[in-house]
Amino acid sequence: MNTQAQAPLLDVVDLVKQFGGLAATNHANLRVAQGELHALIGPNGAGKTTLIHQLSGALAPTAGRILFQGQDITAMPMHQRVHAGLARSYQITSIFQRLTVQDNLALALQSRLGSSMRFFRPARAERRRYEQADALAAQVGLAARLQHTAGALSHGEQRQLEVGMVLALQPQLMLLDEPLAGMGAEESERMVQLLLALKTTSTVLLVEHDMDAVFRLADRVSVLVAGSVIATGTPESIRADAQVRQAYLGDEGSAAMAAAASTGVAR
Ligand SMILES: Nc1ncnc2c1ncn2[C@@H]1O[C@H](COP(=O)(O)OP(=O)(O)OP(=O)(O)O)[C@@H](O)[C@H]1O
Repeated sequence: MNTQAQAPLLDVVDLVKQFGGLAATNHANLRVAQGELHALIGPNGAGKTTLIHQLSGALAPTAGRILFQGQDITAMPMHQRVHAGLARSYQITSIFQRLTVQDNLALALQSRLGSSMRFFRPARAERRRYEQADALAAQVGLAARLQHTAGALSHGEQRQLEVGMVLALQPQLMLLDEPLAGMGAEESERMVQLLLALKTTSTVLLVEHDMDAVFRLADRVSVLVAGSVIATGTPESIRADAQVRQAYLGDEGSAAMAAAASTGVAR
């Protein structure tokens, strides 16, 4: 495949989101290539969440364009974006806490297949869907938890279930918003291993504060500061970028970035 000539899967062009006098997204440009794990990092309040909300369709931009697979999706409603192949990780609140892991995944699969409220579904189709749910559970490390209710899972396992529910949609691009948030060391490592496996088959845009994880996982990193992308490059080039290090001074990310640089944590 000629990757040089290939258009990016996602192309964010000169995006602006104004909240009154504040440009939370300030002429941001970002390109995600097919097949890569692209991390979006930035100090607190840089505008990461605001940008992700505009990509998922939760927020309408003030100006600029979002192209996905060459199509202008700037004004496309959220559910159509999911249908087009752009899916964001579910928030824990959208997991059905009282249903089992297996049923949650089966429901996510059903939403992709768009089946309606048909009560007399062919038993074979149901069985197939549950087999797929079981396979997804195994993929996200929850094979031993199939019959547990989601509410009984640990925090880390619930995040794994969220990833499984996005995977059920078979998106062209997965938006993962801080999948390591609130995790202990062991849970984080499990999620990193899950994402390392995932990146061999999926294109991912990952927003994450954990610098160690970012430098281990990302093929490329973009740095958002005050609503603008100030640098995009390999983890190595981002770690070495003086402007990026300057932007992190005074932020907790600075120490993590320095530590990652000194230990060469990138791979
Ligand atoms: N609905 C809103 N109305 C007004 N200002 C907002 C709104 N949402 C976000 N902001 C402001 O926009 C800026 C960017 O916020 P955002 O949450 O996108 O940053 P972030 O990079 O995700 O931060 P963090 O890493 O702390 O989660 C902040 O100054 C925030 O206060």
